[in-house]
Amino acid sequence: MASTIREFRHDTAAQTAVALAASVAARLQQAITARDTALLAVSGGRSPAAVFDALRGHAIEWDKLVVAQVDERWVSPDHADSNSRLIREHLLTGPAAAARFVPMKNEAPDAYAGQAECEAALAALPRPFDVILLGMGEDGHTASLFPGASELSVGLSSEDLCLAVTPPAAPHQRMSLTLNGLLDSRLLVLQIGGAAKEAVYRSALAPGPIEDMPIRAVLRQNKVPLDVWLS
Ligand SMILES: O=C1O[C@H](COP(=O)(O)O)[C@@H](O)[C@H](O)[C@H]1O
Repeated sequence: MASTIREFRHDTAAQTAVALAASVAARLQQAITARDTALLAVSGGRSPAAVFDALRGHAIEWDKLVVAQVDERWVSPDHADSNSRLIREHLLTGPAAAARFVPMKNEAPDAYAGQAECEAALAALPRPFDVILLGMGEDGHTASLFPGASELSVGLSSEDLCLAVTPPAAPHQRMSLTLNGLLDSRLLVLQIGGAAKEAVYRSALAPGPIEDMPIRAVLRQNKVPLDVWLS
């Protein structure tokens, strides 16, 4: 069990997005007040768009915020499946555009060729992350740590911050923070929307192999507090 798992529940995804964004915004501004900078890493996929829309409306000293990625699909930044596109379109607009964005994707032809450059970019960040915003797939993956991926055991054990991954059943090569990278944070935030994902989350809390549901690695660690936002 994680050192602290706190659960927050709202009736709708929209309510969760507003409350979660307010919580993250307060945390980031506190970090800026304390250390003159803050470091946020965000996920992609469908779930975080509404959180990003709410977060960008908060009064944060955006020019002191660094935004990094939890994972990325190795596609061009204007591709519909690009996580950085989602971040640029939903978070980094208006005053929030003053934040410094450090994308995972680089010019390398594939994720494996791009891993060393991505690792160097992550290593140069003012870590630890203040907040990492995680999602979870219905297969129990988080970041791009997929069950059945040949890279999973390395992703769970490597001392590197990132690794290239080929998902067994999802499109595009990925770059993902490793478990080590995910746990280099002051706070982990996990967004769980809908009954199906909540059932997966409850099942992940039960005993069973981490390899079957990589989210378990986050749920079972005892290094970083974890806030779970359910709707
Ligand atoms: O592929 C991904 O999936 C997960 C979950 O995405 P969602 O669309 O079900 O919200 C996401 O957390 C991850 O960043 C993304 O690359």
